[in-house]
Amino acid sequence: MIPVPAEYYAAQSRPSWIGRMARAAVHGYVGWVRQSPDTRGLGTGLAALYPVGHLAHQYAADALLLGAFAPPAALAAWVATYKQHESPRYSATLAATAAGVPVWLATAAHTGITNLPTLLAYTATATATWSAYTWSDVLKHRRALAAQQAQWQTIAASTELAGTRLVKTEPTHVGVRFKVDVGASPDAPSVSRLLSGNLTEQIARLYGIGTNQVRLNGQPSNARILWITLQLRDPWGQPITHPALAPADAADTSAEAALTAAGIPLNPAPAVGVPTKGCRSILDGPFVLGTDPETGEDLELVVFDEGGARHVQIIATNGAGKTVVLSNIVEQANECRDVLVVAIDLRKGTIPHLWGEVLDAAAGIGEEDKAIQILQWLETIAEERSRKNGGGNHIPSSEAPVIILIIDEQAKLLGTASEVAHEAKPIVDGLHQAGRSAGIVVVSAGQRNVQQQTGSKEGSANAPTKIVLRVMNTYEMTKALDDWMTLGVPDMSTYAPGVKGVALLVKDGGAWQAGRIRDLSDFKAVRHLAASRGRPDAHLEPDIAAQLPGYPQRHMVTAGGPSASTGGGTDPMFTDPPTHHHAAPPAKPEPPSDPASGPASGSAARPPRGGDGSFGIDPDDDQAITQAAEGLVAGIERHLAKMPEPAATPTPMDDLIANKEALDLTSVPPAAQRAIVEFVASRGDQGARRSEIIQHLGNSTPTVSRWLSKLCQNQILMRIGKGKAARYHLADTPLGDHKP
Ligand SMILES: Nc1ncnc2c1ncn2[C@@H]1O[C@H](COP(=O)(O)OP(=O)(O)OP(=O)(O)O)[C@@H](O)[C@H]1O
Repeated sequence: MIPVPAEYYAAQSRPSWIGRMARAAVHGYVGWVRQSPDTRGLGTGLAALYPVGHLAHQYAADALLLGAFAPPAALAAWVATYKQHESPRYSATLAATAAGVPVWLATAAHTGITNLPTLLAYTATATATWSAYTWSDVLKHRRALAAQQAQWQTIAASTELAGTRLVKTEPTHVGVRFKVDVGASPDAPSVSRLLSGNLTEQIARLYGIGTNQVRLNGQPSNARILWITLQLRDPWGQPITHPALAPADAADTSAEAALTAAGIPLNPAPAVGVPTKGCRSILDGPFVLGTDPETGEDLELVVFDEGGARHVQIIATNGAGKTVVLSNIVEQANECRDVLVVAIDLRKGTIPHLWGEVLDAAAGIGEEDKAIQILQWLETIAEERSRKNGGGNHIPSSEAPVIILIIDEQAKLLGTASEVAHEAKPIVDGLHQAGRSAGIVVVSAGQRNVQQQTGSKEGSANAPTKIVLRVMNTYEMTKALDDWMTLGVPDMSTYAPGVKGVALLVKDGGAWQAGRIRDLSDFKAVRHLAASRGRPDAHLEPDIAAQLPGYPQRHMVTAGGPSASTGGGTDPMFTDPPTHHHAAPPAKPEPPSDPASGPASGSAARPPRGGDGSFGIDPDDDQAITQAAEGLVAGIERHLAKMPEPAATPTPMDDLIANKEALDLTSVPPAAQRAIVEFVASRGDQGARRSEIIQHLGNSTPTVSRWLSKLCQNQILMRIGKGKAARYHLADTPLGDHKP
């Protein structure tokens, strides 16, 4: 035996540098695949199958026999996966992949793999398989679950929850909730021990949030279950987006963002449908005005139910969000097919301005007459409905709607300093009393609940719902709601400090909710919304409407033009009461343009709406709609006929620029200016033609034309009309204000 030095064995057992590198590479590759076995493992398998095909070819395997394995392989893959995942897409992908293996081996056995068509076909099929699997829904769910479990594992490993089992994860409005089974292992602590320990602090530290953002609860029905609720989003951080202004899927993005940032995957939120005008009845449920950000519950306001109308009183300090609350009420009312809204705001006219199209009538700044007229209408409606119903509760429909009267800045209408309080107060008091059964809701808003502002105690006494927004101090809170401490409601002078649009809703019997009103503070967006909603679908009972002075003409549309009335101010539909000094008489309907159509088809003969001849156009009456459209077209054509003919040939742009430059450089000699102004002034209202001025001055046509243009540019003269028929008049501004 030849002795072998120990160094020899050592050298033999030490792998060469190539072997070491290969081992390191394999080790690295396996680690890389293990990080994502689903996708990287499948990719590796598909790549390895290609050379395996070569073995099948090399050893001349029976292609037919190999192919025969495809159906059972597919069936096995389907059965094994479908029960677990219940995803046809995922199972179909796996079944196709499983069937593909024998099919591939059979093909490779037959054709060999060293030819281009086989290589290309295999590459394409493998890529398609990999993509289908990677994008299948189960894989996505599996990844989400894995992330969730990982998240939970971190919590469990770093707190006393080791050995417990996560049962489920639920996203909440502001965070996430874990349901944990603590009885899963004998070593795990009991629920009562966890509740009395410092688990809250441990979790809060782990997430970097306050301990008040972590809540632990047991489950009375099961002593093994612990609920852990994490509030990851500041509930007051963002305004509550109004669904009518927000994109449908943007409703809860902030909550989702917070959860995603915290590594907690969410199921996609269901799409939120944006409701529109007339999509519901007022009896279908309460209005939603906002949200309690801490619970995600809706802030609900009932203004009408089987018990009748429920008046509302809103108290808020200056700038606390009254207008936004009222806008929310108008918007919700407009969703109801059986509600009409009228609004009075004599101080700022904001609601009449914002919701003009949607309101049935409105009175804004300086429109005291209109306000009193509206109140008198409502008084008559209440009387007539009470007469009809014999005191029973009004049943709303689109032909007999609930009417919501909004009075903003009530001090200006009802307060001791109001010029019209002596007329308005008795009517509003009466509406507070009779409106409940007559289907008339009074929503009044003011800054303080004191009689100087509200006019009387009737409103407060008869309003079962109080909405208190931000108030100045605790004294004002007590004025707004004297029993607020007994009710246990928050003090709205200190509630959610610094947050805009907070509200407390106290209902009949003391039930209350607090939270934040949906944000409708973007006036431009609200105007746009109101314009897109347009007139409400409901209309007053025709026989009652006919008794309201000035009301029947309000929505009259005739063949002569779009509206028979031309009331100004904030309510374009409004005809001033006949007593008003500038009341315009209703326009006379024009005879039908087509004599053959006979009197029955003319607007004079056909009542414009509902067959009662009172108001509006019945949307189902095609003939009336055609008539009104023809009237509009005729009006536009008449207007166009008065316009001057356009020039036969267009003026080149270069000429226009040259004229503009020449005009900028022009100056009118003072003597010429004086002569022109005196001449034009001498012509009075009639004005002077260019030819007459040229003749009067005796200068050349181009020179005088330039001077006239310059004087118009300097706003000393103004030109009315075009072409040769144009006339020059003195501008309204005094001559001495202008420099030629
Ligand atoms: N729900 C809300 N969400 C977000 N911001 C709001 C909300 N409500 C009010 N605001 C903010 O407060 C401002 C004032 O609101 P608003 O005009 O409704 O108050 P107001 O009580 O009607 O005012 P005033 O007393 O002057 O009549 C708004 O411009 C808006 O910036």
